[in-house]
Amino acid sequence: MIVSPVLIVRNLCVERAGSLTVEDVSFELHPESETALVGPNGAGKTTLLAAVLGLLSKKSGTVEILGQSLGQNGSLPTDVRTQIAYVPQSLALQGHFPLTVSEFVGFGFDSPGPHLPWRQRQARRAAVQQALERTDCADLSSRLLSELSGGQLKRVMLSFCVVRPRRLLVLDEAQAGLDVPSNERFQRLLLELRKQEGWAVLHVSHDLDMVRRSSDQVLGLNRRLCCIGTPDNTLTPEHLIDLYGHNVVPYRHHCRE
Ligand SMILES: Nc1ncnc2c1ncn2[C@@H]1O[C@H](COP(=O)(O)OP(=O)(O)OP(=O)(O)O)[C@@H](O)[C@H]1O
Repeated sequence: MIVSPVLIVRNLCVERAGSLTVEDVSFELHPESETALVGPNGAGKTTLLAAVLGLLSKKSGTVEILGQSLGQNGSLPTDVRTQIAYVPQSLALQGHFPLTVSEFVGFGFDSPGPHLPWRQRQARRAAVQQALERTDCADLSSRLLSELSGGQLKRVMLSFCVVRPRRLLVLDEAQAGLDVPSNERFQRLLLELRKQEGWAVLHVSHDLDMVRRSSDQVLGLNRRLCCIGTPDNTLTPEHLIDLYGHNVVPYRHHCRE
């Protein structure tokens, strides 16, 4: 059976402040796969994600998500857009912003409104509860979003992603700042949900050891794609020197059987 790619990017070029920040990038994402976008600071990783999501205009090239082309102004049909979830580098939460975890996760299900039919409110409540349980966040449901720790907030972001069916998940350094156990817990949860949901995951990461262990595909970006392929084929000394300009040796994690 031939399975269509979830995302097809062809010859994408993006400019920022008049200079070419992403140049001639092409790749595909397939269902139930994890692709890591790696590269040095300022390489254009966040810019590439923003252009793929239609949050930033592209200079040239094409982006196709679930068979629909991204318009020049970043537009996509609503039924495609609702199948994409984006976890940004950080959430700018001011002070005690009065939004609870369950209200926030509810936004991922549908747009709230004062006159929603009773059935729809019931369906949303059930979906939120289930999403919180699946991501080990049930005990956080009535907490304020602004009062969560970094690790809790990352898990709540996964609740937001899983509260309705999605096909494409885009994460920008979702694991940054997590301690080792929280990082492992997040990665385990992401893998479990990806398999259950059939998500295609595209994530930016600086953790080359985690990338080696968990990714199916690696994109090495430094304005252009320096390498693309499996972790074994891309995280080689030669490619890493090409990418980072000096010798970076990712730690190899050995699991005891
Ligand atoms: N809002 C902006 N306006 C103009 N230039 C920007 C803007 N944001 C980023 N840039 C520039 O675009 C280039 C790529 O930045 P980008 O944030 O995409 O890199 P990155 O690979 O995600 O970096 P990091 O690993 O540090 O997060 C950099 O030269 C940066 O200075």
